[in-house]
Formats: sequence, structure tokens, C-alpha cells
Amino acid sequence: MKTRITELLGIEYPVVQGAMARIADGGLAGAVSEAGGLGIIACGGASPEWIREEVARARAITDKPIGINVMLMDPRAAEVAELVCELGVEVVTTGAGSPANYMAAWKEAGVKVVPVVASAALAARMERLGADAVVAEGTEAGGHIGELTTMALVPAVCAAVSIPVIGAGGIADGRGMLAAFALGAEGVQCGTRFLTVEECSVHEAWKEKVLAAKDSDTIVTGRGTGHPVRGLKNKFARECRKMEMAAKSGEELEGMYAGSLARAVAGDVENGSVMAGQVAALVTERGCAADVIRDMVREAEALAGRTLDELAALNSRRERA
Ligand SMILES: O=C(O)COc1ccc(-c2c[nH]c(CNC(=O)Nc3ncc(Sc4ccccn4)s3)n2)cc1
Repeated sequence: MKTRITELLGIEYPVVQGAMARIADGGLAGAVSEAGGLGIIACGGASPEWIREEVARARAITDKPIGINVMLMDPRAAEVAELVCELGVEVVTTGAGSPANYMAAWKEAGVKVVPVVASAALAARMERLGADAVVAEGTEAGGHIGELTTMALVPAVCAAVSIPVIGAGGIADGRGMLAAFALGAEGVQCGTRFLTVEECSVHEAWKEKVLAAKDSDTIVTGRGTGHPVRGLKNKFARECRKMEMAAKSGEELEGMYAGSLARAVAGDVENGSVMAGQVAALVTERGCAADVIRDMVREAEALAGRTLDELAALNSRRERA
């Protein structure tokens, strides 16, 4: 299929795998890219050596474009930003901040720059600085989030920029993909849906928690630190909320979060930060990266070919899950 996103990124399907810190490695990114989407290696909290290794792993799996993600709250963001140019990845995405300081160097190096934004203002700023596209990520997403929902944010960003917009946050199947396109997007980014695929190396306990999640099983912690993070409800999340209700100081709260992601990655899904989006409730299968992408596009195109009457008739015959 062809959209400005497939053309810009040199990919077959406008489906980007979201960067999930300490989870999205070269194996997952390589598989997603080989399947025709865009795989992204998440560099939040990663060492330059790990990043080099994972880019090499992805290159061994596919000769299609891959991306790396710079998490801008990471103290080593500047070092990772240099690696973007040195390693010759085709695409860089960024999160949790503004990549203004690095844009010129990335553009100079011919890298496609696709910042994740949580507001129309930031999207417009990114376009002015030369971004090739933006990911408009709604608060439904897992991990570090903004405040606006995908339903509100995507149309607002589309109205603010002329570059193509990728919708993200709460998208896990063809229905979500079609909804994002209806809102103005020309591509989608999914994170949570890729957590359970066989190529994702996240701990089995994390996968099982996602597969068992209900719609009300995610919670936002860290608003007190100014860095809200969505994850699955567990002992850690309840303790965070208690600390925040007790209006503990920023330093005490920061202390809570340090190491929380690493604990979850190691399989401690009760005392760690098990990041996942609200759409975890829709993720009930494992599968593989290629099936996720193919099924999502097929379902979106099948639904798009129908009139509203036909969609309503389909919905009226819905079977309870
Ligand atoms: O206005 C500005 O200057 C920047 O404001 C922004 C505000 C929010 C965002 C934003 C929202 N969502 C994203 C992209 N998503 C993400 O970056 N999600 C992430 N999840 C986990 C991450 S690593 C981590 C580890 C431990 C604790 C917290 N985070 S990064 N960026 C981007 C920019």
C-alpha cells in the first residue's frame, strides 16, 4: 500500500513499531522491518555498545529500513544522538522531549526525523525545525505519555502541520488503524500490540500480564514528578500512587522510579514498572510481527471498503467476546 509515510520511510505498510525502552531490541525491530513495517530499536537507558550490537542484529535480519529511538530524558541522549548519524540508520524517532538540539545534524546526515509529540504546538515547532513526519501519541499509550487522547490529538496535530502524521496510542488492530486514518493520520505506531509477539524478548511474566489485562487494568504514575508513565496495575503502581497522594517530595518520588523499569524487565512484574497502553485489553494473542502487521492492514482495508450503514449493520450483529 502507498501513503506519504510508506514513501517517506521506504516501507511496505505504514505500521511503525513503537520504541519500548529496554524491550524493543534489534531482534524485534529487524522482524518488524522485514515484515514490511518500520522496526525501531529503543535506546532509552541503553549503552552505546548495546545500541551498536542491536543495530547489527537488525541488519543481520533485514536489509529494509530500520530506526532507532532517542529518549530525550535519558542523560546519555546526546551520545545516542551522535550514534544516529554514525550508524547510518534510515530513521530516528524521539520521545519525552524536544529534539530541537539534534535536528540539524540528523538532517545533514540524511536521516529521516520523526519526533513523537503530545501537542499540536510541539508538532508545529518540529515541522519548522525540519521534521519529516511526527508521531501524534495519545495518552492511551504505554510508558511516558502526554495528556491528550489520540481522538483529540491526531486531528489537532493534522490541522497544525503539513508533514505526514502517524497516529499512536490505543491502536492494536485494523479498527484502530482505520480510526487513526479517519482522524487524518497516514500511518500508525503500535507498542503494546508488539509486546506479545514471538520476536519480542520481554520477560514472559510481562507478556502474560498484558494477555490477561482488562480495559481498566492500566494506571498512570509519576504525575508528581512531571513525567507521567502508563503501566499495568500492580504493587509498585499502588505504592507510587500512595506516595503521590501523600504529596512526597519530587526527590522521594524519583527514588521510587529509579530502577523500576529494570525490575519489570527482569520479570518482577509486581515491584517493577510494567509499561503498557490502555489497549492491552485488546491484546489476547501472541503471534508474530508479520501476522500483526498483515492482519491489521487487511482488517483496516476491509472495514474501509464499507459504507457507514454496512459498518453499523456489522456492529449490530456483534458477538460478545
Ligand atoms: O514540549 C516539549 O518540549 C516536549 O514535550 C513532550 C512531552 C511528551 C512527549 C511524549 C509523549 N510520549 C512520547 C513518546 N513516548 C515515550 O517516550 N515513551 C516512553 N516510555 C518509556 C520511556 S523510558 C522511561 C523509563 C523510565 C521512566 C520513564 N520513561 S520513553 N513523548 C514528547 C514531548
